[in-house]
Amino acid sequence: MSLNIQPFEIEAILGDVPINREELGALATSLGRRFDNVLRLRPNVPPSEIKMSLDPIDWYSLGYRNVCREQRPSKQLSFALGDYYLQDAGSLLALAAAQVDTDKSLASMLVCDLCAAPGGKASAVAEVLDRGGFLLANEPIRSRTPPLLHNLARTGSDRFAVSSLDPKKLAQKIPGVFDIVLVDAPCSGQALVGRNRQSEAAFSQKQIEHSASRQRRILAAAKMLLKPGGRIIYSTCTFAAAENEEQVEWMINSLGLLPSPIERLDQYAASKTPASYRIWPHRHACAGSFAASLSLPLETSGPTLPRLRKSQPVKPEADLSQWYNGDLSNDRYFGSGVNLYSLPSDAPDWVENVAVAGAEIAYKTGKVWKPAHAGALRRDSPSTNPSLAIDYTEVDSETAQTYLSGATIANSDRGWSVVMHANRPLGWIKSDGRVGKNHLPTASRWHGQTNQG
Ligand SMILES: C[S@@+](CC[C@H](N)C(=O)[O-])C[C@H]1O[C@@H](n2cnc3c(N)ncnc32)[C@H](O)[C@@H]1O
Repeated sequence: MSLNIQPFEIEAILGDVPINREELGALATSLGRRFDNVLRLRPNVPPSEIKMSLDPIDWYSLGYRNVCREQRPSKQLSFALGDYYLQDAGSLLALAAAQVDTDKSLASMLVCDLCAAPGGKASAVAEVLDRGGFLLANEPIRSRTPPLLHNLARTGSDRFAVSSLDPKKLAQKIPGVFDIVLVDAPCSGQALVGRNRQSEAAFSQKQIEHSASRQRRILAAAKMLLKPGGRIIYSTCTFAAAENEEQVEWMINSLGLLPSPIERLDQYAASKTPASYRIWPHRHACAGSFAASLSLPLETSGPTLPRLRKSQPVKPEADLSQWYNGDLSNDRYFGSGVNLYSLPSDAPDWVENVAVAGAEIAYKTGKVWKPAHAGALRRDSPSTNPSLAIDYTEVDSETAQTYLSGATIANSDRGWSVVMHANRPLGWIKSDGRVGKNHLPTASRWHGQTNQG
C-alpha cells in the first residue's frame, strides 16, 4: 500500500523525539506495510507444542513470530484450541510494561483495562490471574463488547467482568481499588494506517489534538481508579509526541504520578521522558507502539470506595448441575434474565455494581436455558485443563475440524457434552444417541473468529 505521508510531516508530529533523516525515510516507507500478526502463547503452552516455525519476540517472553509464511496461524487447530492469541507485535509492548509475563504477583492483583475492546491485552491478563486476582475490562462503546467477551471467554477464566461506562463515571463509582489500570487509549492510530484501519487523516493536527484531549480525560479517571502505589500502563498505537511523551509529562506534572521504569525494556526507551518506551515499524517489524509505566505515590490520599448497596444474591433460574460439576453454590451469579454470568466467590464486592457481563455460564432462548459456550471453555486456573462440565467427548483432529466448521458430528451419547481435542475444549454438542448437534457460536467457527487486538 503506498501512502502519501512525507518524512517532513512525520518529523513535525514527532516534535523533538530524536530521529535522523535516514530513519525518517525508512519510517515513512514502512508506514504503508502490513506486518503479520504474531502469536501470544497461553502461559502454560511450550512453544515446542506449536507446529509452526517460531522466532521469539525480544520484548515479550510469550510472543513469537511465525517465520514460515505457508503456515497460517489463524488456520491451525491449536489456535481454535486456545493455545495462542494473534495480535500485532507492537501491542505486546504494553503487556511487557505491565510485566504480565514475568511478574508472578500479578496473579492476585486487581487490574482494570479501561479501554478494553477487543480484548488483546485484557485476555493476556485474564490468562495469568489466579486466586485473589480479578480483571475489570471496561469498554464504553457497548457495541464493541461482544468481541471483548468472546476473547475473554477463550481464556477459560471466570476472574473477569465487563463494564461499559465512561471512565469518569466508573472512577466515581469505584475509586481507589486497582493495583494496575491499563489505558490502551483511543488515539489517532497512525501505526494502523498500513492495516487500512485508519486513514491518512490520522496525521492531521486536528485529529491529534482531539485524541490528546480525550486521552487526558481518560488518564485523570485512571488515576482516580488506582490504589496508592498502583500503576497506570499507558499505551497508544500512534507516533505523535502529543499523544505519547507529552502525555507522560502531563501525568507527572499535572497528575503527580511517578515514573516507574521497567528495566527489561531499557533498550526501547523513548529518550524524552522517563519510563516510556517505543517500538518502531522500520526497526521492529510491527505496526509500532508506545507504552509508559507510572505509579501513584504511596502517600496519596484520594476518594476511597464508597459504601456500596449490597446487591441481592442471584439464584440461578437454570439447574446448572445438569451440565456442570462441583459445588456451584459457592459461586456468585449475576445477569440480565437472559444471560447468566458467574463470579468466583472471592471476586471483589463491587463487581455487580458496575458489570454488564462476565463469564457466561448459561443463557435462555425462549423459555429454555442452555449451557453457555464460555462454560465449556472454563478452566480452574490458567494452567489446568477443563474441569467444569460433566461430560466430555474427545475427538480426533479431523472430527475437531468438522466441528469447527459448524457441522454436526457422529456421537452415540445422549444430552450435552463438551467436544475436546488433545484434552482442550472446543464447545458444546447436544446428542440424540446418533448425532451431536453443533452449539459452537458463529464467532468461534473456523471462518468467523475475532482475534485482532
Ligand atoms: C486502542 S483500542 C483498545 C484495544 C484493546 N486494549 C486491545 O488490546 O484489544 C481503544 C478502545 O478505547 C475505546 N474508547 C473510545 N472512547 C473511549 C473513552 N472515552 N474512554 C475509554 N475508552 C474509550 C474504543 O472503543 C476502543 O475499543
